[in-house]
Amino acid sequence: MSGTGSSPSSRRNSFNSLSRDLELPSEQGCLSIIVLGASGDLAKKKTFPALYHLFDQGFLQSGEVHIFGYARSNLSDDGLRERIRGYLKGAPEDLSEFLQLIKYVSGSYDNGEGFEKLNKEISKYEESNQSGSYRRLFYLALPPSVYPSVCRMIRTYCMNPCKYGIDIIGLFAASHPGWTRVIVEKPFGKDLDSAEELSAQLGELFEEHQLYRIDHYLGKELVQNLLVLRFANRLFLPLWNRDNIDNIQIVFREDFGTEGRGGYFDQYGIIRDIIQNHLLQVFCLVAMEKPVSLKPEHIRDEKVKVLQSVNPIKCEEVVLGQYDGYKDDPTVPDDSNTPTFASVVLRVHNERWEGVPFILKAGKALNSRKAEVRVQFKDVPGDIFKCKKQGRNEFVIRLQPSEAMYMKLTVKKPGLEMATEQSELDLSYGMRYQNVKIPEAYERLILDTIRGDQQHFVRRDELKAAWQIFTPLLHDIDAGKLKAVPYQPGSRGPKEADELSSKVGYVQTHGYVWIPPTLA
Ligand SMILES: NC(=O)C1=CN([C@@H]2O[C@H](COP(=O)(O)OP(=O)(O)OC[C@H]3O[C@@H](n4cnc5c(N)ncnc54)[C@H](OP(=O)(O)O)[C@@H]3O)[C@@H](O)[C@H]2O)C=CC1
Ligand SMILES: O=C1O[C@H](COP(=O)(O)O)[C@@H](O)[C@H](O)[C@H]1O
Repeated sequence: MSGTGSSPSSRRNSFNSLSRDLELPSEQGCLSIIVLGASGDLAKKKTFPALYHLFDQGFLQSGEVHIFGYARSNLSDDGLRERIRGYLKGAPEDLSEFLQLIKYVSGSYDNGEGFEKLNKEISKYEESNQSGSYRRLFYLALPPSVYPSVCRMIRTYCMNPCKYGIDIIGLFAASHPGWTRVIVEKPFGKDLDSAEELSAQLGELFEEHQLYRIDHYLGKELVQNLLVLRFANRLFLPLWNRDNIDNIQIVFREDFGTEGRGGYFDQYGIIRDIIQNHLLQVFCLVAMEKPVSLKPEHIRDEKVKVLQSVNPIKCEEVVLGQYDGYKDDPTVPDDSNTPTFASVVLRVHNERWEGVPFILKAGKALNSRKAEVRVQFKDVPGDIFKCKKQGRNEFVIRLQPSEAMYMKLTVKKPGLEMATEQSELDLSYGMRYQNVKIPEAYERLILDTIRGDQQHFVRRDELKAAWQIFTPLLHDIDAGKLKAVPYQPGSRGPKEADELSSKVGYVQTHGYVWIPPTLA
């Protein structure tokens, strides 16, 4: 196997030590991973490649795991394997070994016949494995409209057959023989009511500890680093508050449009697609208080608290945009007001953040592709160097691409004169961690699910609090009360967004650009 160089058994040991720390069960035995919607886009681009990477690194073992693809399409085992082969990168013999683990079952999403067949196939494999421990992981790579019926089918026909298969959160009996877990993809609803309805439907079928609501931003390396950065560094503890920080931006930019996904996108828009979930999760990690411990429930409790402290969004602190040409897509209505760009200011009503604007900005078809958190500090009081002209200190966490953290500083310009200039302290991952392969978000999150670690998944009350923040704004947009202004594809987005950022306090540093360092 190519992988990262460490052996499967050492990987397993590192899992055991982590699970001890988090009091997770060290589970082994027969594992069935079932990808529902296996014929689709997400499955081939993300889910199967993530499973392959886990296999390649020894986290999934041939003798222990079997993978089932399920969908309505008429495919053979080999048909599915060929469909995904092109998306997997690895040595041909490793690929073949992995692909042989995959079996395809065809059936519909709303009647028992297909799921009975699926259960029979899984059971056949479990019986042949004879480990006595049965773990079933269902990955719903499907449109959310079918989640309720699919979950009902799983509940009725496909549960882990173990007599003692109920795990109580935080408590796992030593004789625990397995589990059934379900990963669901976003979008989890379209507003508060629909999300709550979906949650209630799934909640009737599965316990919260069995449901893993995935937000792939929580699997990104630099997003996972946020808590470490904030709470393991003395340097940041006294600075991370309204006394020192002027404003925080959380930005997502893509340099391509909706490209073939216009029909889907038009029903959601950029706020539901990116801001209400991905950027809001990042916001939580930036703004929340220190959790009691790293236990998933402690972390998620703090996330809920900070979400509940967000004030209602003011319309005058929102800018919406739509790029010219978006409506050329035949699946997008000619009169669409769906935003492909939005800048929204969140204000947190608590002791740490009162008065500090959090500017959440996301856009498609812009001039660059990147995601970052930009923490801008206040001006230096009594500045004897006139530093204000040079720009404020900023701490930037570049989530992607070119993962990095850098601190913009004012320094003496080298030379005989006493002059200042902007420079940076720079931790660029490509330079510092040259031989480390940063895992894909999906890879990490699927592994977390197998380990039973819900830390990086969205809890039901967290989802509710997130929708509570955005639903009034979304309803106003849907009702046409807020209009999206046009912007040029390939631009920075509407100029009104930059004006809003300045209005709430962001000061742009002119003439300074951070260039990701490269290896010579
Ligand atoms: N694609 C991506 O990059 C991302 C996707 N997601 C989410 O992941 C989930 C799956 O996305 P994606 O793979 O793109 O979706 P697809 O549209 O490709 O659907 C996946 C599979 O579901 C079945 N399907 C499609 N439409 C319907 C329908 N109306 N009723 C029943 N079955 C249907 C099809 O399989 P068959 O006909 O063979 O049964 C299809 O192959 C969605 O919730 C999406 O929002 C999230 C982030 C990124
Ligand atoms: O969930 C989504 O995310 C992608 C962007 O993901 P990234 O990991 O490449 O940043 C976005 O393109 C898509 O519209 C959205 O549904």
